[in-house]
Amino acid sequence: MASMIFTDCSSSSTTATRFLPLSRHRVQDGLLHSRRSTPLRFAVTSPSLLRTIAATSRTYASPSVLTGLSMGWRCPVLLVSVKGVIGCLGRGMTKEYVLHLIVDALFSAMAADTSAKIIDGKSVAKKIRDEITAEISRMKDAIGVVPGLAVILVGDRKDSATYVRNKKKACVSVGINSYEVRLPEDSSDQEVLEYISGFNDDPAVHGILVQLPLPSNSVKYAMTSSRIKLWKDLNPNPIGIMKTTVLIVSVFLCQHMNEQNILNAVCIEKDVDGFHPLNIGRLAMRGRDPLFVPCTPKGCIELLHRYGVDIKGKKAVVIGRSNIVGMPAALLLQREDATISIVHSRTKNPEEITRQADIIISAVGKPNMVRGNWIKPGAVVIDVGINPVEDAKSARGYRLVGDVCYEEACKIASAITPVPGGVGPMTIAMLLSNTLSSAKRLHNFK
Ligand SMILES: NC(=O)C1=CN([C@@H]2O[C@H](COP(=O)(O)OP(=O)(O)OC[C@H]3O[C@@H](n4cnc5c(N)ncnc54)[C@H](OP(=O)(O)O)[C@@H]3O)[C@@H](O)[C@H]2O)C=CC1
Ligand SMILES: Nc1nc(=O)c2c([nH]1)NC[C@@H]1CN(c3ccc(C(=O)N[C@@H](CCC(=O)O)C(=O)O)cc3)C=[N+]21
Repeated sequence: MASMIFTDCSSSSTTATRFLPLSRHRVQDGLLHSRRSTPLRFAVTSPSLLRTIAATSRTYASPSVLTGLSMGWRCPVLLVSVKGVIGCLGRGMTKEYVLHLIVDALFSAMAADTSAKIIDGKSVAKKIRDEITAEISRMKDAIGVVPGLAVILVGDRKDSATYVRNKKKACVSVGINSYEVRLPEDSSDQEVLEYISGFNDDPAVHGILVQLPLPSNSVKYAMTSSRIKLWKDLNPNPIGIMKTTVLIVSVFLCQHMNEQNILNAVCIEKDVDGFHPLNIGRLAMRGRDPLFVPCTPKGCIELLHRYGVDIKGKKAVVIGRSNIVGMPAALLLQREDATISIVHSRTKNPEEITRQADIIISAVGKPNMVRGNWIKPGAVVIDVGINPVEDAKSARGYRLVGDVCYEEACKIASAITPVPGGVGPMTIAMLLSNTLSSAKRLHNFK
């Protein structure tokens, strides 16, 4: 698991500013009076928020002016009774003032409850798994083929082991055959490559996933140092000395276990993670289509689609530019005709950029980094980050939080994914979906 940091929104160095569309009111003669001189623009997309507005507006605004809001519409429409307006004008109010009353009533209601719609990845993922189950059974009945997914796990990171276990469970739940290889931390690239080659040639396997991250230099270094210590202490035989020498040389020759070579070795027809450079290249090029789209970014876009969020022509900001999430997420949003900015560790004043976004996808790995004042009111926020933070109350001693300070963000965004229960389950659902598509393509089953 990534290093555990104890942090919450209040302990961050950024000052939390409430970015609510609060207007200042005073009540006089039973009527709401505004101190604001210019009307504000607004957009409300959440039906539940509309309902709140309708309810609270009737309470706070003059009932003779405001007779209601259209319910369940995608934009609030104030229904003002002619009689009410005439009544107000008759009491000496100007047309402009009555208009202000209406707008302010709307805003005071919005300020009373601006909780974002929760984008429920867990339930969407469940629905997708049900669809996949039905398709797999249709394929099995028609041509007798059952999709197979092979997962290679090198080393013993606890979080990786948990993800792999969860993937296996998900495969079983939809009827995909799962094949798993667990290799020790100090395995050579060659050993991993041999397994990949075997799965490439195995007709029962339609998808291959190498769990990332692969063991890094530091792990190998630690192991080498312990062997050197052993060598000194025990004066081992020449074979031991040779093995240690090979290890030392390999540490100096390669930065990591060679992730590039390993990902390149997965044949692109079975690259269900979508990490092969050919698949990423096709994702980046106009007029080309990848065989597979990386699961996490695909899950983010699927959530936006299923929640009816328009992407075309919108400003989208992706925070993070990793090969597995940030970069392909930006490419996908661009394919959906959004205008993209990418924020990374060297970006100056990231909050100025994110504040312009209609859609934010954050994939950084820093708990609560994205504060409420980084978000434009009404924006849609997809939080990919999965960060463990200490929590004495939890049985595990920690809980998972995203990159986004949820308590602040949910008061400003129009919709937001929770962590857990947001993008994570979608990643797994997309992996199953990619595995099914692969089996269908390899067997030419429509
Ligand atoms: N929900 C899911 O299904 C998944 C969740 N995750 C989670 O998503 C998060 C990101 O994962 P991953 O992409 O693999 O992580 P990486 O560490 O590979 O990439 C992190 C990215 O964040 C950028 N970054 C780091 N610090 C800052 C900062 N202060 N401001 C802006 N950008 C910053 C880095 O920039 P630079 O490039 O300059 O270094 C880098 O591009 C993690 O929490 C991970 O656990 C990952 C995969 C799937
Ligand atoms: N080759 C490869 N492909 C990946 O797709 C890949 C990978 N390597 N390495 C690690 C990251 C991370 N990742 C997650 C998948 C599911 C959840 C998930 O289901 N999360 C649950 C919580 C799980 C829990 O409670 O522990 C949730 O957010 O609700 C999280 C993270 C895939 N990754």
